[in-house]
Amino acid sequence: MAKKNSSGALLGGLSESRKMEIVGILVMALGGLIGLSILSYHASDYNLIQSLSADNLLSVDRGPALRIQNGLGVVGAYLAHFFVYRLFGYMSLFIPAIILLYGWFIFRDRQVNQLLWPTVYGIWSMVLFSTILGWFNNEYDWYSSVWNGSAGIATARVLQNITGIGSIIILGVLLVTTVLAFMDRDLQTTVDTVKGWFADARDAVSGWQEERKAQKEQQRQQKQEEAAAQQARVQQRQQAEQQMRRQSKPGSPSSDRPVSPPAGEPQSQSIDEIVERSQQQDRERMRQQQEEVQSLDQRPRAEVEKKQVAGEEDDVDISVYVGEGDEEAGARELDRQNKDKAREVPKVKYKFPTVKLLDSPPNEGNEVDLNEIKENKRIILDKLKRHKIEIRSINAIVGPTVTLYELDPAPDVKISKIESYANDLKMATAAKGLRIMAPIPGRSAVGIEVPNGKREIVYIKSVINTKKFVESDYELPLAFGKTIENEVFMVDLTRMPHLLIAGATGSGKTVGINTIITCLLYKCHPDNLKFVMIDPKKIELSLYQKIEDHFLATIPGTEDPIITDTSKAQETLESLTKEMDERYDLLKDAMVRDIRAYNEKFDNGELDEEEGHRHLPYIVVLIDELADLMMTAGKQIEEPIARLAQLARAVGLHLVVATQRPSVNVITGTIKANFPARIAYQVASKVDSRTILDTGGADQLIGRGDMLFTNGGGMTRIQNAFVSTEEVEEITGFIGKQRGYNKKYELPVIQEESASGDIPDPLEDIDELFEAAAKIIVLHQQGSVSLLQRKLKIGYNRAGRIIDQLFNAGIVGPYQGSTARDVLVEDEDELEQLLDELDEFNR
Ligand SMILES: Nc1ncnc2c1ncn2[C@@H]1O[C@H](COP(=O)(O)OP(=O)(O)OP(=O)(O)O)[C@@H](O)[C@H]1O
Repeated sequence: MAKKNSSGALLGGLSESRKMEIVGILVMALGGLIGLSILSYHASDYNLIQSLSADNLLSVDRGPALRIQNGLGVVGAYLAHFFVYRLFGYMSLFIPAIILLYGWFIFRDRQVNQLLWPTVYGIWSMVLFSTILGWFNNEYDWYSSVWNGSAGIATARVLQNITGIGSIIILGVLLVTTVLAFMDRDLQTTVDTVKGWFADARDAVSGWQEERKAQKEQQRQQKQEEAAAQQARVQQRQQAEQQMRRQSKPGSPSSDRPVSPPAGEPQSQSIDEIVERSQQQDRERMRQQQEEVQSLDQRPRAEVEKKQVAGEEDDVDISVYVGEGDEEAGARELDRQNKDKAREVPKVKYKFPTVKLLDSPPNEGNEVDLNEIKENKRIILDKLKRHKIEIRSINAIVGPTVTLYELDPAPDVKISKIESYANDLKMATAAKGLRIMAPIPGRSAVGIEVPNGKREIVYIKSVINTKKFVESDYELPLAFGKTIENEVFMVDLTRMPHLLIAGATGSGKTVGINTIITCLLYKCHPDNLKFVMIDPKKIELSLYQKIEDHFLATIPGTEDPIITDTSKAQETLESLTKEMDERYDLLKDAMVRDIRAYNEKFDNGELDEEEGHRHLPYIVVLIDELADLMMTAGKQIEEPIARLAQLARAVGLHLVVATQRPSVNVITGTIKANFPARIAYQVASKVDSRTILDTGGADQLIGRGDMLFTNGGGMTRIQNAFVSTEEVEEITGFIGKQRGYNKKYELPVIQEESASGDIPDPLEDIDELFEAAAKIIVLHQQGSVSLLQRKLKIGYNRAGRIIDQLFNAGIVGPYQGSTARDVLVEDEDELEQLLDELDEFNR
């Protein structure tokens, strides 16, 4: 009993992982032994064991047993006879191979269910190869049957009996398909690919039917909606008229149901509160982001693979590191995820662009030129030695564009001294862009970045098809490219929350903007994202015209969805500020703090569409060439940009503004203050670099997507991923040929009057809902257009017109941007008096 307990305790004392390791080793041993017995198969062994008796085995003098040649003795002879002779000859080796694989997976504590397909594939190959060999053995008797075994011969014969000479064609086709499947490297990928073919075919067949069904359904819904809206309008009007009649009767109760707030309605927050909280949130997020960026500068070296270079004549060690890069995602993982995402939005049938539309990077890998590294090391050390600066060791981190030499100076060396020899070093290395960091942030080392002789193009596919990108849960993920450690550099636009980009002509801005759009198109459903594209240069963004019906937002009546004209750009920016105000009103009404919470509430059916609530997509405003706009419209452009940049983040509006002229009259103080996240491509001078980054460095970049990113904290050098015009065309073509939304996303119309003060005379053309509107405004003590829209169920334009009439009648104060207008009338009695006076005046 005691013994039993102690053994139980012995096993119980082992951790779960150790137990799995033991099981894994046992399974691998089993596979190894079966493999050994098959490999050492001898036909004569079986005859020998037939003649053995138990006495032979148990006697000290084993005699005939000793003559068994199988590596696993008698047991091996039996096993080998079974696997080689009876089953599939040497092809049976697939079986121990599969057992070994299972053992390995158990040992490494990996999911064994991943081995389902390799097992099926292995067994299938075993049968196929032994049948093919059996076929040739049957026909020509070329070799011994140990290659195919009795089972291989038998299956080949059966096939020959059934299909005659055609059997070899069938076997040939099966062989080619099996080899092709194997060439996909990873069996999972093969299975995915085959599954993908079937899924695509199925989709193509059902797509047409579904589309027609959806079309009919949409038409039906539209008709129903129109009828309901019409009915609601009639009812509303009747109610308003009744109300007015009741109100005009003396002594009628002042609380009329349609306009009074429902009993117990919680006090909603003011817009100022929302704005303040959103700004506070911004500050907090910015702090976190800065910490993240700073922590990027302090990543552990473990992520890079070390390659030691032998020491030369000098005694300074150099270690060369190359980043391993991010793990690639499964072949169709992103497509699969996107398919599910598209299914979640049934109101429009949408297919995300597939990964195969993107060019595959050539299989060259990141070549490291050790000679170049040694040469640069020699030059750097020579120069520093001449200035009596002693270096103890060097690390070289090889990135796609540049190599970072991290120098560890002797303790008595003043680090700032090294920086003063920058020009000397530049001349010595003859490098076009050499950037010195003294010290590297967060380390006591000095960094010298020297461009690689041969630079690597970072293909967009190698960034998008990574687990990091595919599995990210960012709302608006931007994977710009790769860092020096070959890591995909990713940020969430919603957390930045706006982005300023500058760089000289040809430095890679447009490719950068295309990278941003591509990342978003691969992760965001058109229901959740709209772009406003402003392109005064008229060519850069024209490629995106094709995605107009899905992704572009414009003001009503705009012919060209890509805005190229300055006055239209100004109008659109004004309209966006209006959209922002409206969204704040909706958020306030829903009593939520940001668009995410709002959409969640709306999607859960907690907000009433009848009251103007709607699903709010993120809006990304892209401006390619701010300079052109600023030169022609100056303040009129700067003001709405600054306002949007200050306030729009909580309501899902994000700006990406690019310019090739980073001068202070384009990137003004106001704009700069509101864009903490900035990207600098190569610029002409240190002054330009300072304008965009507040420090030098961008003037040392080497163009073609070489960039620096800062979010107010650290600074990261990134090689921007390359996306070609052809790839953009493929993606936009893929999206553009799908049926879009029936109605495009429209931004609110700007009424000149609101801004200019050119308001119609209150005594002319008074709206029939004027009095009802006045009562609503006075009761709620809130002069907001969206309140009227919701309560009176009228459009934005009409509500805006009524508000202007109320302003002229002295009931509300002037326009105040994102804050509701002040209400100048205190209560209903005062309002009655005022309305009477107006009536008299009208008569
Ligand atoms: N990330 C990149 N990788 C490789 N090559 C790039 C990359 N980005 C840009 N290039 C190369 O540089 C050229 C110029 O890039 P791009 O058109 O984006 O510059 P730009 O800054 O927009 O110039 P402009 O302001 O004149 O429009 C591209 O045609 C391409 O050949």
